[in-house]
Amino acid sequence: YDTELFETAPCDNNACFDALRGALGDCSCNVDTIDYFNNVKIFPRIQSLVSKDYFRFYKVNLKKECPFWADDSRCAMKYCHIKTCAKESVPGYANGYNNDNDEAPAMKYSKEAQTACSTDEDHNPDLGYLNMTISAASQFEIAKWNAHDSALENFCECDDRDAEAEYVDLSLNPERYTGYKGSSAHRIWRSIYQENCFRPRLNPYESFPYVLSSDLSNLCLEKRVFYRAISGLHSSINIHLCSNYLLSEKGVGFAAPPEGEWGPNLAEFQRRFDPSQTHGEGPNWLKNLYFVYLLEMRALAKAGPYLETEEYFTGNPTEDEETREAISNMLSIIYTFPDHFNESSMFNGGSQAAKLKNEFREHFWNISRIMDCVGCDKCKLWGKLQTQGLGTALKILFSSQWDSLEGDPEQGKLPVRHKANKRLQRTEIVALFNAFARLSNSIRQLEDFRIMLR
Ligand SMILES: Cc1cc2nc3c(=O)[nH]c(=O)nc-3n(C[C@H](O)[C@H](O)[C@H](O)COP(=O)(O)OP(=O)(O)OC[C@H]3O[C@@H](n4cnc5c(N)ncnc54)[C@H](O)[C@@H]3O)c2cc1C
Repeated sequence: YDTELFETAPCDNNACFDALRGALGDCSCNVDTIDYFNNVKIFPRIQSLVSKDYFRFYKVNLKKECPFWADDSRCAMKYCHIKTCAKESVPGYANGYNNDNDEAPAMKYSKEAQTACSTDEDHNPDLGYLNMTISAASQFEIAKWNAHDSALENFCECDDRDAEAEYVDLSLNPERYTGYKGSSAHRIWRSIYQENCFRPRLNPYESFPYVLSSDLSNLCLEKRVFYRAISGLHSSINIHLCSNYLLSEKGVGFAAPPEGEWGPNLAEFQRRFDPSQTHGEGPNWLKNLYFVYLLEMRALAKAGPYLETEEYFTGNPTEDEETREAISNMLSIIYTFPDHFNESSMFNGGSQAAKLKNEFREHFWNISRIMDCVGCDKCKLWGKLQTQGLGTALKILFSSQWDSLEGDPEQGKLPVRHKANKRLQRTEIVALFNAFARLSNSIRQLEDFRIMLR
């Protein structure tokens, strides 16, 4: 154990980015190649793509019970409590749409519902506020999507068919600083790393950091990939809260959504990623962000022939056509990336490998369930979306169903309208692209922090 790691050194402005150079490890790619490719080619395209209606509305059940412990943080936040509106008050129902579907297509934020609960010092209720508003016009369209999608055969367990799942407009709920921290947030991360992540050994200090990067080389590739993917996701979440931080509070009313000045907080970024503040781990955590970006990008490339045949149905032919064109355009760029992650080197080796793959899947399944224990609705929304996106990417990379697609690209080109060819549900596709967009945005935000440190 290198005790020097635990001594606090003075903060060196560029230490974070100096160490974030060169090879990424576990792949043939390096940081600078990804920086350029993402910031110039991918970032503008994916941000524009996810602003389209098909990707803007995410169907999710935020009310599932935490299966692992009593969720003491639920309803501790008066603004995080959400109440659905009566079906009759939702436009669309009145017109007979969605009659055969039991779920309410939209929820409404109710002021009365906010007053019953007490606050908790680890949460900022105003900042955790989740805006469940869906405009009347959008509700009308979404009702048509439900009817369309229920005609397709579903073969994966996801919130698409969950009676309690509801649409959330992601553009109204940007991922940013919410003030969620302390024991509730730490219990989630600790449980992810210590119980549901392959790790070399327990940190003897039983404190942070949960895993030391220096111990990772003792792990086999598959377990390392798993840890790095989760750590990369953690980095991305924390970069977003640093880059979209509440810099000064203004006009935060009783039940009003948060306003005020939002922007990058360099000190917060350094506290989280500078080697001197993180026992030397910060730059490795940032490398893990690039790593999970590569994983998801490879999944998009692999599923590309299939994704190009999706309908992206929203009921608006012009918008749908634009979405399909934007998808084709982005995929054509992704295909040109010279150093894609090579998943074929994983899970080779007979029954042992098959067992490992199963464990991999089970661990990931648990992590996705832990998201139901997140005590801040806005964090939960993005946590669920990003784990579902990563889970979809892992499914594409590691389930044999997808291997045949590349062997025979024509197979992927069969029209998705045909039920038998439907491989991904709408929520999986929405989550996959939005999750990748989040990672892309994080890498782009790093560029801004790099410039601020110069
Ligand atoms: C699912 C989820 C979503 C969240 N979403 C938001 C959000 O949208 N907005 C918001 O403001 N807050 C959000 N949070 C809270 C946020 O992630 C932090 O938990 C919180 O800000 C407290 O930060 P911290 O400095 O104590 O360290 P934490 O981020 O809580 O990390 C705990 C420990 O894990 C280790 N660690 C940190 N980063 C990494 C990494 N990348 N890889 C490996 N180990 C690491 C460190 O040792 C650290 O001390 C979310 C939390 C969770 C669990």
